[in-house]
Amino acid sequence: MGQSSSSQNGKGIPPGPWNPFVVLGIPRSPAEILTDMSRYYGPVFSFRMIGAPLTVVLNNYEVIREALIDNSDAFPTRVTSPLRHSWGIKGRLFYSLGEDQKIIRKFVLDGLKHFQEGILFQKVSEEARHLCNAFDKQNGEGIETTHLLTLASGNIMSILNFGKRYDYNDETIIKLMEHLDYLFLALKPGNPVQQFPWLYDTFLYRKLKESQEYVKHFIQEEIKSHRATLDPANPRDFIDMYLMRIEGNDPDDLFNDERAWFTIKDVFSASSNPSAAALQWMIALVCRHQEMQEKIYEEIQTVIGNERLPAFSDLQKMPFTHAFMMEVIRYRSVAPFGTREVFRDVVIDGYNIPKGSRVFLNYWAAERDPEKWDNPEEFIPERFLNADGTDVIKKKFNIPLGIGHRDCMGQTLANMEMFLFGTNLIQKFHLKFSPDEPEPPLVGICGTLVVCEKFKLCAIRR
Ligand code: HEM
Repeated sequence: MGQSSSSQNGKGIPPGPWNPFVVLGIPRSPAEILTDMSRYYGPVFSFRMIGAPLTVVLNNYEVIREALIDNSDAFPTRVTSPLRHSWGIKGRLFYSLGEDQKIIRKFVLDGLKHFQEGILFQKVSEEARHLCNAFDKQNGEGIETTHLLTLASGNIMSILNFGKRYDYNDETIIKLMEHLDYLFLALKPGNPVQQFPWLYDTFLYRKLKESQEYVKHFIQEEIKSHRATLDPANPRDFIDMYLMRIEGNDPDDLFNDERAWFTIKDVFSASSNPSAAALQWMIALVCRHQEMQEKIYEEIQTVIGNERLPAFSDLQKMPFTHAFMMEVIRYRSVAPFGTREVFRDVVIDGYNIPKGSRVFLNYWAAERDPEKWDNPEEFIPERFLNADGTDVIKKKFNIPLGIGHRDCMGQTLANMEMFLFGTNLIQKFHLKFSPDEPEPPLVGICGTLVVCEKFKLCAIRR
């Protein structure tokens, strides 16, 4: 069953199936397949696909940590591809290397901090109110939530990047989010166009090209209009901050006109799609677990009441709500995998991983490792609470947002959105699945993200 793992060094290359079609041919979620395989082969296993380098999958906290923290220099960047190289890697937040990566990451982190401490809290609160109004308009009738939550979270990123929000029926944001969703779906590592970039210009990939061009044009137009109204003393958003970093016209500069749109796109898409997916799971899970929704409502009553609006600082005084949010992201880790290229021969858990391999960081498996979590397949917020339920417990092996020098930069913002959208809604409405349709299975649909199945809910005024 397993491929040979003999070698002069340690335990040799990691074990794994000899036939890659065992991995490819099963019509199940890749997160589930790889996690089941790790139960059979152990926390480090590998497989080969025709024409691709060795793929190694790391499946628990210890081995992911050994790679990303103890050997971070061996895993400096995400998996790229000939297609991504043909588009340009330099200056990309996701793929740049070495000093460039440090500079661009610091630029984004500083920007986030600046806006989080400034306008963002107020803007997320305002957006939560727009969302409540949209729910209210349905008068307790079934609402399809995916659309609304995607646009609400897209608006937060639009405010951060473009300085404005859109109405939920504005075609501009609807189209932008649709194209970004499609790019997320289509640009998976296994898509042949990644290896054979010439396919991109054929009719087979017309939709991919159309989406990429749409997003590029959209962001470039925003950049143009920002440039015309830029006031360096008062940067409005990320685009303004980027424009202020451009020093000249040298195409080799890290910050330049040509690649500005790519950085903005990286920030926008890294954040809006996972946040929308996490919000969707949170709302689905409060509908599924009515008794937990009532506990959250009780905390709202005790800490906030009905008269004032929730503030992000309330989160510290609401341990059950906080634990519920943490369990949402553990139970359905919306970003199930990270990827890395291997830049030098390295040994992980005693196995040799040769330079040139690819690594999948299986966060999904780490979040349901039976050695770390009791009943990992069950939704139990109390696992993040101390014995008397008064304090949240952080666990170092809980890594749904990744670890190391390419981990998620949006933890605070993601928490802010989940907390403010969730508490504003539950303060005003009792949320339940629409009785006119079967309840969604809440298993998830796994692509680059694990998204919740679509469902309708009824929001009944409290
Ligand atoms: C609950 C929602 C979110 C989840 C579950 C999530 C998860 C993740 C994960 C797992 C990674 C690292 C993947 C890897 O190891 O390669 C990542 C990267 C990233 N996330 Fe998030 N994310 C969320 C929301 C956000 C938000 C709101 C932002 C806001 C800006 C954001 C910004 C980023 C960025 C910029 C990166 C890339 C960092 C880099 O390459 O240096 N994320 N996210």
